Amino acid sequence: MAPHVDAPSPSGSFTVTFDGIPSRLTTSSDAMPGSLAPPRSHSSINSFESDSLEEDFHMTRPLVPGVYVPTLCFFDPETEDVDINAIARHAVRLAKSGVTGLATQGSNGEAVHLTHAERQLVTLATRKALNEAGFSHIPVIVGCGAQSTRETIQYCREAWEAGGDYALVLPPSYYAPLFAPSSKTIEQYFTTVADASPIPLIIYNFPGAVNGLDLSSDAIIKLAQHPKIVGVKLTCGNTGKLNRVVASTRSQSKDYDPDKPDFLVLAGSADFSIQSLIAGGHGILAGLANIAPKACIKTIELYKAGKYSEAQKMQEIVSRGDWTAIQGGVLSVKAGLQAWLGYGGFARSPLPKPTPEQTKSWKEGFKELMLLEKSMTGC
Ligand SMILES: N[C@@H](CC=O)C(=O)O
Repeated sequence: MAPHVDAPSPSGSFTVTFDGIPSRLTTSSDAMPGSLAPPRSHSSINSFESDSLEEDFHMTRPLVPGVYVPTLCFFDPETEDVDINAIARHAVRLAKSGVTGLATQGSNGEAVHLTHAERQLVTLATRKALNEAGFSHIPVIVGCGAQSTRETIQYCREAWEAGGDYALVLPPSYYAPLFAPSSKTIEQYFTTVADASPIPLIIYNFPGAVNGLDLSSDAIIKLAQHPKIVGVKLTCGNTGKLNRVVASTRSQSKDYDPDKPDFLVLAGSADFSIQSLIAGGHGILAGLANIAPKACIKTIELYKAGKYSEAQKMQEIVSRGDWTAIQGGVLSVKAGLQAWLGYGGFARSPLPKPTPEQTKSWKEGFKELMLLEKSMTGC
């Protein structure tokens, strides 16, 4: 049975039904206003679950090289309520395509449009859909950045409660002009959050989303020494920085296994997938994989198999498709999914619905990539 969610109560909690088993998911903020609630015990988050799901809810899921997808969040086109069924189906479609991991509440997941309780709901629905479809080994990364250290820690705790494995954390940005990217303020923010979070952190470096704040390789390398800061998503597109971070965080042990890096360095956009591999990167965490997961995976596989010319040709198609995703952001990715795969819908207000001209031009912008994707998947 597909998961179903009732309307939120005034306190922000939801009744979710999975397999006919009702559950009540309450955010830490609901539970303890004015103070940071401690993480709930595993038994409390799992108390509503069937025994088989309980076993693989909070299992260890290592971060390994590959293709990670910051999943879209779907809404009812009329009410803009979170569409749990679409979220679950999308997660399973991506898992079946062979992706390595998913990330809820990234930029493509419209985290900024969701309440605390809705965020937990999306993550929980994703985790459960994966588990029920036989993908309990796939990690779920959860976007947790907020403007205060306190709220970021709260998001990390709520992410863990909802079945998240890692927290993807943007630096705070509202007051960014008051501190430098490599400042003590930023260092303290990440280390305080990492100390308190029940799940390890992945740094999210996306200057375009945070008032231009661009973490340097020095800052990232320093943060990487924290035992609970385990990776970075570099949407800045700086492959020189990526190369320096990989080189400085790579284990010097003779037993070093490149398939199990201590610190995972991911390109933050699909348009520099193989460029980042040349620089020593470990894969991508990129929105384009929502629409063309197979092409993203294949591009990396070709490079890793030493088929450089084929990899480059496929990268060119991926990069052209990503240009549409980069320019239109979540609006164009949703429009592309709707046009080519029949689902996607619209973003939440106040983001506008695409104009007929945009719909047409974005469909065209993804055409080459989607024809390639469909030739690979038969979907
Ligand atoms: N271009 C990025 C946007 C956010 O990081 C992506 O592909 O995910």
